[in-house]
Parts: sequence; C-alpha cells; structure tokens
Amino acid sequence: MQKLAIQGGIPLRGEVRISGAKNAALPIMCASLLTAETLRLTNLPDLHDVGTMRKLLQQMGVAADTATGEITFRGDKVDSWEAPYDMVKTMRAAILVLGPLVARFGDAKVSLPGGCAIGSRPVDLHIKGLQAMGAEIAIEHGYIHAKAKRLKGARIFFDIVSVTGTENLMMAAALADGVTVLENAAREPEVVDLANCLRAMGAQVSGDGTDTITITGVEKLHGATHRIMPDRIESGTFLVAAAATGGSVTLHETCADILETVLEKLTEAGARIKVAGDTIHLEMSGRPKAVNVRTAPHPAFPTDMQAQFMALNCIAAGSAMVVETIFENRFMHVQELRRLGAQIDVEGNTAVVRGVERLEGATVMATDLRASACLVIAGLVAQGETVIDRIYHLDRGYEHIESKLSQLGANIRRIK
Ligand SMILES: CC(=O)N[C@H]1[C@@H](OP(=O)(O)OP(=O)(O)OC[C@H]2O[C@@H](n3ccc(=O)[nH]c3=O)[C@H](O)[C@@H]2O)O[C@H](CO)[C@@H](O)[C@@H]1O
Ligand SMILES: C=C(OP(=O)(O)O)C(=O)O
Repeated sequence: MQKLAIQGGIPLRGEVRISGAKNAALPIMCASLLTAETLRLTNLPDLHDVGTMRKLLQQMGVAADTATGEITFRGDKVDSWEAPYDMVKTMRAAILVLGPLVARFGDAKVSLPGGCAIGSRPVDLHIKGLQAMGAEIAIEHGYIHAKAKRLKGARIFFDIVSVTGTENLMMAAALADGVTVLENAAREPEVVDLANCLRAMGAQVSGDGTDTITITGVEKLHGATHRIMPDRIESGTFLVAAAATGGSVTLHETCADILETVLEKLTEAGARIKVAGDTIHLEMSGRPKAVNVRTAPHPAFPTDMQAQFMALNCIAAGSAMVVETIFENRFMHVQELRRLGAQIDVEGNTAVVRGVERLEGATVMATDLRASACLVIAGLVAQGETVIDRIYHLDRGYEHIESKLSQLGANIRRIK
C-alpha cells in the first residue's frame, strides 16, 4: 500500500494551479446519461473517483473518449441500467446515476451505498424524491430498483439539506413530465455548476444557488460543452497548508466567491489574503491564531474543510472549538493528530483544540479523504518525518497532490 513521507517545517512558497472540482465533475459526468448526444467536459480533474465514474458509465454503454484536457461522453448506446456494488462501495457518488437512468430509460438498478468512515450517510431522501415523482421503488438484495414509465413533476421538500440528493432529483426532473420544485435544496456551488451544464443541454432550471429550485421537464436534452468549475476544497486545502506553515502562495484558476467563509476564517487566523481575478494570494507570518469553526450547509463553513482547519488549530496560538454538524463521525483524524502531539478533546460533535508550539513527526493512518488532507497539513508543519499510510483516500480527491506540494517547496514523496 502506498504511503506519503513528509519532512516537515518548510514554509510553502510559490504558485499552483487549482484543478476542476471533484464534487462538480461527478454529477456532471452522470448528466451524460440524460442525452443520446455528445457531452464534452473540459477541466475534468485526473482523480481516482473520476476514473471510477468513467468506468461505471462505460459499463452502461456510454462512450467516453479522451482528448487533451477533456473527455467527451456519448450516451446513444446505453444498454445497461445497473450500478453494481463493486463500484458504489468505492465511490458513493455512483448513486448519482439513479436519477438520470430512471428519467431517460424508466429503469435503474443501483447498489445501496451503505455507510462510510464519516457517517451512516443514508440515501432515503433520493428515494423519497423519486417516489414523489411517480417512480416505483423496491429495495432488493442491497439494490435500489426504480421503475417509472415517465417521471412526473412534483413538489419535494428535503427534511435535511442534501447535496447529491438535490443533484439526483434535479437531473431526474429535467426529463420529467411537468414542473418539479425542490424546497430546502442544497445551495452548494457544485449544484449551480450542474444546473449550468443542464441548461447548456436544454434543460429548464431556475433558482439554483437558492433553497428553492424549479425544473420544468422537457422531452429531450441535447449535447453541450461544459467547463468544470474550480475545486473550492482543493483551493482551501492549499491555503490552509500555506497558512499553517507560515508561507506565501498564489493559487491560479480558482474562484474566491465560492470560498467566502474559508477566506474569512483564514483572515481571522491572521493570514493576509489578496484576490485578483481568478487568483488568490495568501501570506502568513508568525503563528496562526486559533479559530472556531462550525460546519453547516453552504453558504456556511463546509464540512469538507473541517479537518484541515483542525490541523491549523493544532499549532495555533490559543484554543478553538470545532463543531461538526453534518456528519456524525467526522473526527477520525483526531486520534492521528494526537499521535503528532496535538491536544484535542472531543465530546459529541465538538472538538476543543488547544494549540501547541510544535507537532512532531510520526507514522499516522489516513481514514478518509479530508482526514488525509489534514494529516498532510500536520505533516508539513511537524518537526521531522511524518509517514501517512492509506493515502489511496487522498487520490480520490486531490489531483497530483505531492507534485503540487513539491512545486511549493515541500519535502514530500510517495513510498511503497
Ligand atoms: C460527491 C459529493 O458531492 N460529496 C459531497 C456531498 O456528499 P452527500 O451529497 O453524500 O452529502 P449530503 O449533503 O447528502 O449529506 C448531508 C447530511 O444529510 C444526510 N442525508 C443525506 C441524504 C439522505 O438521503 N438522507 C440523509 O439523512 C447525510 O447523512 C448527512 O448527514 O455533500 C457533503 C456535504 O457537503 C460533502 O461532504 C461531500 O463531499
Ligand atoms: C466526503 C467527500 O466526498 P464523497 O461524498 O465523495 O465521499 C469529500 O469530498 O470530502
């Protein structure tokens, strides 16, 4: 199993290009199932999850051709409507084929994702939404089997804000008969990126970016070209890494508007931030100040940045409270950070972090994607060598992370 070895204590300095967003790329790739014409996607990140989604779509009969920096998908020969357990267990986002398949082909069989390291993560809201649109759903042998002659528009209220739930139903509604209104919908920028792609394909969607999204179904969607938005979580991760190491970095091809709360928290921690066009520059001198964070759906602080801020707080001046309100088990990184010398107490969904002057390198284990990113940041700060095991989690969501960090001066290498 591959590991990362980091010699810490070097401030990150330099420039780095931000990749396309994993969480926008995955639903948008599934939108290729909604049309028989060609969907051309640019700025797709080279990530393990993108490879898995491409393989899943190909298994269904979608043709996927790569040219420099883009992939074209063509769904004119889709002959399988099944997402098998093997695929879904490695990538929960595979659930996003459910809405498009039942909307276009009237039939879909998708493995239930089950829980994962960060929580139980049910998909009941996806299922209830499709049922409200007239789908008949049976749960058999660990699979969701959905059938519908043609989905019908419906008014659907989400009890809990769900990002992929919103995206799945938005795609299903695009080909339904009549108007669908999604209430208490997710407002994440990736939902807006999907809506932009669907509109380019001829869908009638409005209200994305607010908590009420209205979709008027059409008979058919057509081909389109769409550029995947920049990854706000990758951007935030590099900024926190620079702040924690007392460095100075410039991110290119990113977007400050979708990072508002993260930039506010970094400023509160003492970083100086300048935004110009699609670049963000961060400079940090001295020790960061501890900052409280509380995760919640967009536009509040993102859960996918919680672990990285925990690493920053570990070496900050003062104490901070980190409250996780989205996932019930997203503190798995705490015990690994403690191995590096961090002082963290956890009670329920709240962690109290008391900043220490220095962390010390050790061998640690990554448990999920953002926990891995948090350990990389801690390793960049710690004195001596940190070895991070199980880094396959990192490859799901960070494009060429060690070469990007090396470019910024970090001493980091992949070992067997
Ligand atoms: C591929 C992708 O975009 N992944 C993101 C997406 O995950 P994902 O879309 O899976 O997360 P959700 O927004 O659905 O989850 C939010 C909360 O709702 C609960 N829930 C969700 C659906 C459901 O049917 N029933 C239910 O109870 C979940 O268990 C969780 O507690 O949003 C999360 C929250 O911003 C991010 O951490 C993930 O990176
Ligand atoms: C939790 C995440 O992803 P996923 O929903 O794909 O597991 C993440 O990107 O941090």
